[in-house]
Amino acid sequence: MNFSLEGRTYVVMGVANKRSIAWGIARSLHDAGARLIFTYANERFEKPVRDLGDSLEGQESLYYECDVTDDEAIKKTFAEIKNDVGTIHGLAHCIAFANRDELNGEYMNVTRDGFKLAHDISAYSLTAVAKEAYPLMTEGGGIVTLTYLGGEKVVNNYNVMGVAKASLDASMRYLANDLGKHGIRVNAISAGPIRTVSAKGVGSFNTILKEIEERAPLRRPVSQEEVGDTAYYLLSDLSRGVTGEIIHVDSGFNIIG
Ligand SMILES: CCCCCCc1ccc(Oc2ccc(Oc3cccc(O)n3)cc2)c(O)c1
Repeated sequence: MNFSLEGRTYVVMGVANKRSIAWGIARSLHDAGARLIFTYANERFEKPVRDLGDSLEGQESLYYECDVTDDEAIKKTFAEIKNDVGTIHGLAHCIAFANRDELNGEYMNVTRDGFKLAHDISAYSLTAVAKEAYPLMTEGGGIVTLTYLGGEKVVNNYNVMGVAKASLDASMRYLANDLGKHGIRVNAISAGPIRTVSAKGVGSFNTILKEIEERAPLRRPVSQEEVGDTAYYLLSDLSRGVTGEIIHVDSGFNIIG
């Protein structure tokens, strides 16, 4: 069995800059031989994403705008991808958002609108994207999303994003159930804290990083590359028997009381 991704095309959604977890995933897939398609939220991200994607040696990457809060935009993006490349072999969904003033202090300060926004972007968008992407996966495929421990247990300050991640995790399982018959697997990576532009929005991030170094079994934080390599595993035939699963790439922190 060959575990290379040569001859395969994957969509990576959510690269913001070189510290993004999505960029770590893109590099692992590229190094395994994949051709990459990048989507970005709006024109503000186009240049940084193109500059990163074009820095990858070898086959040309492709780039499309995709605002995941707009169903027509998602339809249009995947219609363009279908027109330009035809078949894709998988997708990495690395998109989330919540109002930063609802990512610290008490959870119950969350507003109805803030709750809806966090769930729309951080949870529903996986389902909205999977609906448009799965018909392009004519040879089967894999979908990976990013989640966090705060969706399984209370992590102070993570608040409404934790509630949205719980919804994302359950959505991932229901999508795995729907898409298994099409040979498409759906899984999540629960990444430990990594210093990204998104992480800056979460209160007490530095405290959690220090706790990882003191209490996680591996006594160190994980890197974008380590998450990227687990995404490669989940999107390759190495994980052909795995779907609906959450793999913790977090130095083992989730097993500690
Ligand atoms: C207290 C928990 C510390 C560890 C948090 C690890 C983590 C880091 C980043 C994560 O991704 C996001 C993505 C968007 C997000 O919402 C933001 C980010 C920046 C500004 C803003 O207005 N909202 C918050 C976290 C994430 O889901 C989880």
